[in-house]
Amino acid sequence: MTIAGNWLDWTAERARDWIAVPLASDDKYSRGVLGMITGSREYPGAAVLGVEAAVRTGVGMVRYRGPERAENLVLARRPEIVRGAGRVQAWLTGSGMDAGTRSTETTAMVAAALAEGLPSVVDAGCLDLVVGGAPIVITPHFRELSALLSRHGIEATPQQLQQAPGEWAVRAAATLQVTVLLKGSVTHIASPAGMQIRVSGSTPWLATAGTGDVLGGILGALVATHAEQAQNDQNALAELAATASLLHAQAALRASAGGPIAALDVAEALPATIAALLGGTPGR
Ligand SMILES: NC(=O)C1=CN([C@@H]2O[C@H](COP(=O)(O)OP(=O)(O)OC[C@H]3O[C@@H](n4cnc5c(N)ncnc54)[C@H](O)[C@@H]3O)[C@@H](O)[C@H]2O)[C@@H](O)CC1
Ligand SMILES: Nc1ncnc2c1ncn2[C@@H]1O[C@H](COP(=O)(O)OP(=O)(O)O)[C@@H](O)[C@H]1O
Repeated sequence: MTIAGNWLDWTAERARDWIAVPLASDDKYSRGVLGMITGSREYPGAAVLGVEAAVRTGVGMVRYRGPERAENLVLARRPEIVRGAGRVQAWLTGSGMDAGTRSTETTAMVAAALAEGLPSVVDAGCLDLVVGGAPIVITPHFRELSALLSRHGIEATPQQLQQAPGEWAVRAAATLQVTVLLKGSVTHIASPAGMQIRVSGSTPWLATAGTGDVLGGILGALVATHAEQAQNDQNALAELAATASLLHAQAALRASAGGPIAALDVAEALPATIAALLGGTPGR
């Protein structure tokens, strides 16, 4: 473990503790159900990428709610997915949405989901719906965090955020009162309770469309499988976010092997990445 300044550099050893390996006594509900409200008419593919990443990270079940086209694509790729309303342990919202074109119906659905107070991951097009003080982790890139801070009266350009990502992640967590995962070549995670974690060692080949949607799915699955801890301990969300980012980075390295990758390749590399992280231990 390395701590540089106040930043804890996340390691595979620490990440391993946040992989919920199923037990003989488990069933799909005891493992955790992730509710996903993602995708839109404009970006149906983001829903597919998030769902693929979530199921390949390991979760009891995914319930998906979204526009018909996205739902059809999700089910064509992953027939395991259950559509429509139902009980979940955690939510993932916003990937593949645009706050500017989001329908009133979708806004109401996401607001109702977040009002349940379950641990939630909020990405891209739902960042404007985040309410402070809830067990929420947000996953913006620099442009998205710049726009979100502006809504709270703090003006900083994406370039300014990129120049000091750690400082801005900490400031955003304190201002918004949610855990912040600020994406970049090095990802910075800050919790309102003061935890600061850094994840590096990825590959720039990850800078390609849809890899953020994959990260959302990974984190959603991790949160759904640790819902109680995420609910009761703000720092648990930060450690889960760091684990998601490390899995994402390692899956990208595995998929790339030095060459280009597509976002779906990263999702497909997750099971082998997790098996390697666990040391090849078959189900404990
Ligand atoms: N397959 C999919 O369905 C994908 C969906 N995505 C979704 O797309 C939505 C928007 O995400 P973004 O991160 O793109 O949103 P941003 O709003 O952060 O980025 C859009 C901005 O990027 C700049 N930009 C656009 N095209 C550019 C170009 N060719 N060169 C330079 N600058 C350019 C413009 O300023 C534009 O306003 C999110 O909901 C996201 O989840 C993306 O993840 C990409 C893949
Ligand atoms: N140069 C880079 N090196 C390593 N990782 C990167 C780099 N650029 C982007 N990433 C990672 O790729 C992902 C991109 O996410 P995002 O910007 O949301 O893309 P999209 O909206 O297309 O899904 C993030 O996880 C980010 O940390």
